[in-house]
Amino acid sequence: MSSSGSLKRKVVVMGSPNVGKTSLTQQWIAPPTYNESYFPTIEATSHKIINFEGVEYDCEVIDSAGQDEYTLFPSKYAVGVHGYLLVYSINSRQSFEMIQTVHDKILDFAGVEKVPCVVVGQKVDLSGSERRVTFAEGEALAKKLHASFIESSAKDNKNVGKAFEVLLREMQKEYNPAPEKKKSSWWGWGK
Ligand SMILES: Nc1nc2c(ncn2[C@@H]2O[C@H](COP(=O)(O)OP(=O)(O)OP(=O)(O)O)[C@@H](O)[C@H]2O)c(=O)[nH]1
Repeated sequence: MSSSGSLKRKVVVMGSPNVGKTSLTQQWIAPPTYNESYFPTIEATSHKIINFEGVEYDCEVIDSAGQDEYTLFPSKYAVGVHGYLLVYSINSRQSFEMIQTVHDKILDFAGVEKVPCVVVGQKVDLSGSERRVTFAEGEALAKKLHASFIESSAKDNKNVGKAFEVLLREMQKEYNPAPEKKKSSWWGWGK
């Protein structure tokens, strides 16, 4: 816990180039922010303090440079990281297939079997004819990876906050679960 009483959470946003990682991050950090132009990111770190389900979180969000299967995995994307947004774009099969690759690399590098993550299908504002990945496929992949799933649009600011909140909940389950509520028993009604 930080000196101010908030819980520090370090999050990395990963996925193929051009899927909307920066747009999603910026829309959450400083809404309303959306840019039609595409400027490839080298790497950017942002901060946000958020109160979620009664807990104050001091979030550090690393917006990574787009990955492909050959990208080396930097140690700073694993060391001290609490959770990941794994982002693809619903109009790109290739970006969808990259999610498994990136996830494998995270587990490999961190030497763990499971890590809090949310699979995010971005650009859900695009028309149906542009869609190349169905909702069900996204959901099935997330299930396989023991992750949560959400579709979002940074452009329309749809499910952007929710994507980060779902990740906060995943991290909460892993690192700061709520104490189990005391069950009342027949000899102690209401206790
Ligand atoms: N239609 C639509 N376009 C989007 C959305 N989010 C981002 N874009 C566009 O997609 C392009 C890439 O967006 P970025 O946010 O830079 O993507 P990125 O994944 O950070 O890209 P890299 O820096 O290369 O990794 C830009 O032209 C954005 O305007 C969205 O929700 N809907």
